[in-house]
Amino acid sequence: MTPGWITTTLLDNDAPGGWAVARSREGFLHDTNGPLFPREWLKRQDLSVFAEHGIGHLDGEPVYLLELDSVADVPGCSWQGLRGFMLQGDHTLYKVLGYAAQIGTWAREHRFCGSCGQAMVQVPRERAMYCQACDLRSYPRISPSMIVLVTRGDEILLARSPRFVTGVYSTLAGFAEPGESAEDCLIREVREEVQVEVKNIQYMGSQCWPFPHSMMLGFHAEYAGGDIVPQADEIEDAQWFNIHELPPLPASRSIARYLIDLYVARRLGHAEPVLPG
Ligand SMILES: NC(=O)C1=CN([C@@H]2O[C@H](COP(=O)(O)OP(=O)(O)OC[C@H]3O[C@@H](n4cnc5c(N)ncnc54)[C@H](O)[C@@H]3O)[C@@H](O)[C@H]2O)C=CC1
Ligand SMILES: [Mg+2]
Ligand SMILES: [Zn+2]
Repeated sequence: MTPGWITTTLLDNDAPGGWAVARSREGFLHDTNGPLFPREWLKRQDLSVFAEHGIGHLDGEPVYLLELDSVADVPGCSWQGLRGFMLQGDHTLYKVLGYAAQIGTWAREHRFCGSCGQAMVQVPRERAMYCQACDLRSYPRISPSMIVLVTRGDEILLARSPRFVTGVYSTLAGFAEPGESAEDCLIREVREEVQVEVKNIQYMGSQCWPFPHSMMLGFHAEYAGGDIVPQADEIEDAQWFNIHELPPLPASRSIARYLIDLYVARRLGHAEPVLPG
């Protein structure tokens, strides 16, 4: 048995046993034991299963995803969104659910060929959908996003989106566009969102962000010029904060928080934080 969580391309849906998670538009089903259920038990409940996907092994046991058409009432159980599992609880289970969500969303959105509109079929032994007429394969989609902490000595640049929890300030972020390098994207996003220039861009690490399919690439960059002008609509407020007087910050498992904590730790000579995988 290999301990921990390992994704697999495909599992035999006809084989019995294993664990299963159930996902509807309300999130994942869970009870007091969490979101993993014995698969045979879960399949006996009154659920309208739209698709079943083998997604991996947890401590050697196969794990399946049941994608549901509608929200079902299962006695003793309730539904919780992926964000809730990210914010609290077991990190390995959150990884299982994050992967399940990405596979479920992708499979649901790639049933038909984007080129000719015909039904696609699952490629054997590969996580891909295939259109025979076009000889076209579609793989799970990942959207690279840059996230950057802009620094100026003891000060860091943090901003608020109108979507954030009241009071919380975070790092700047944005999706890469075709034709851009990671650095091009970072420079553009910082310009667009606060009209500031940066230099000495340093890659710090990455994080899968399954909301719904981002891959966050995290950086530190030094301030090089300009006065903060927040982008209308996107940025509600942006300010320089002294590292000794920080506002409420993003959730501890986010790479945004890691980039902030890392900079502060380095500045103060404290032990460096570890980025959750
Ligand atoms: N893990 C973390 O710590 C953090 C993660 N994020 C994530 O980073 C990503 C980007 O952040 P934002 O500032 O919201 O992005 P952004 O600054 O690029 O603006 C979002 C806008 O980009 C467009 N967009 C949406 N999906 C896109 C795609 N796949 N490719 C290109 N453009 C797209 C839409 O117009 C959307 O309104 C989001 O997924 C967000 O959830 C953001 C902050 C912290
Ligand atoms: Mg942004
Ligand atoms: Zn086609």
